[in-house]
Amino acid sequence: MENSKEMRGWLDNLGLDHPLVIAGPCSAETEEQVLKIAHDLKDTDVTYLRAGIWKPRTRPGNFEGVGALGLKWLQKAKEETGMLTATEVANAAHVKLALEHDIDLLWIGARSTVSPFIVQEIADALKGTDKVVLVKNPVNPDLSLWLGGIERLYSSDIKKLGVIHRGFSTYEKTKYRNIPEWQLAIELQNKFPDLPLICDPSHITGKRDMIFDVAQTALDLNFDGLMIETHNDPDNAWSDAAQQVTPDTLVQIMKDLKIRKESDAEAEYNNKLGMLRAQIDIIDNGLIDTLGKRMKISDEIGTLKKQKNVAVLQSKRWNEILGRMILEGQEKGLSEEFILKMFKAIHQESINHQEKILKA
Ligand SMILES: O=C(O)C(=O)C[C@]1(C(=O)O)C=C[C@@H](O)C=C1
Repeated sequence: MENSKEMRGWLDNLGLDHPLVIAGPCSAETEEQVLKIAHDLKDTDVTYLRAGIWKPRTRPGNFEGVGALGLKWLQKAKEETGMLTATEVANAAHVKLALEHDIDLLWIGARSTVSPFIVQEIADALKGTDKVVLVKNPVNPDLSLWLGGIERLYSSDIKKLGVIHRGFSTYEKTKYRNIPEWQLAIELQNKFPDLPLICDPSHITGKRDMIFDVAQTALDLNFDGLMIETHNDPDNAWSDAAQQVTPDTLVQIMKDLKIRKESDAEAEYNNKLGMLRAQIDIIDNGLIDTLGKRMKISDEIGTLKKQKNVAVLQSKRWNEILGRMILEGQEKGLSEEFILKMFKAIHQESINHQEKILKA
C-alpha cells in the first residue's frame, strides 16, 4: 500500500479549521441519554457523535451494549441535530445493521484489529459502500498488524480511511490504562502522511483528569483529531465511567488545547519545533523511567549483598559494563567521553542506593 491523498479526502472535505472531534458516550444506554448528549454537543467542535452499541468487554457479565436498538437512537440524534454518527463494528452483522441505520463512520476496535479474519469479514461487508472506516491500533504494539488492517480495507476498495491511536496493553502496571507508544504512531505517520491519525485519550488514560495532557501531546505530534468519550452523567455511566467527561468539560478541553497551524514559514518552524520537542519529552520521560527501574534492581542487589556481607563495589563487573556500553555507544554515534561520564554518574547513584541499604 502506498501513501495516497485519497485516504484523507473525507477529512479535507469537512473543511474544518480545528482538529476533528468525535465525541459521545462510551455506550448508548437509553434514547434520552443519546439525545441529550447529542443536543449538548450539537453547537460545539464535535463533528461525529459516537456511541458504542456492541461493547467488547474483557470479561463476561459486564454490560455488553444495548445492541441494534441503539442504532435507532443514533439515527434519531442525527435527524434532530444534523450531527454525523459513528460506532464500532466487530463483524459482518454489525456492519449490515450500521449501514441500515445510515451510520456515517465505523471504527474497528483494538480487539478486532488483531484478527485478520475479522478485518477481512468487515471489509467484505463494506464493499461498494462509501463509509469512513477508522482502524484502532491492535492491543499489542505491532505496527505491521495495524497497517495490515488498513491494507485489507484499502485493497477491498475502501478508500475513506483513518487510524485511531488508543494505546497498547502492557503486563506492567503504568499510570495509563493503555500505554501510548507514541513512536509507533510517529512511524505510521512518516510512512503514511495522508492517513488521518486520530488520538483516543479516553482509552489511553482511563482517567478523565489525564485526558487533556494526552490530547495536547497528540496535537503536538500532528494528530488530525481526537475521539473523546463524553457522557451527560459520567460517574453513573454503564461502562468506563472513570474516563468519560461531560460535554462542558469537553468544550473546555477543546478551548484550552493549543492547536498548531501551518500557515506561514514562522508557524511551520514553530510547528516542527513543537513536534520535535514533544518527541524529546517522551524520550526523556522514558529515560527517567528506565533509570528509576535500574535503581530499583540495584536496591535488590544491595539487599542481597547485605545478607551475604558482600562489598558494594564490584570492579570486574563494573568494567565489563563500561566496556560494553562504550562499544554500543559507538554504534549509536555517542562519544566515549559522553558514555564514560553518563555511566560513571549512573554507577555512582547505584552505589549510593546500595550504601544506604547496607548502612540501614
Ligand atoms: O553488579 C553489581 O554487583 C551491582 O551492584 C550493580 C552495579 C551497577 O549499578 O551496575 C553497582 C555496583 C557495582 O560496582 C557494580 C555494578
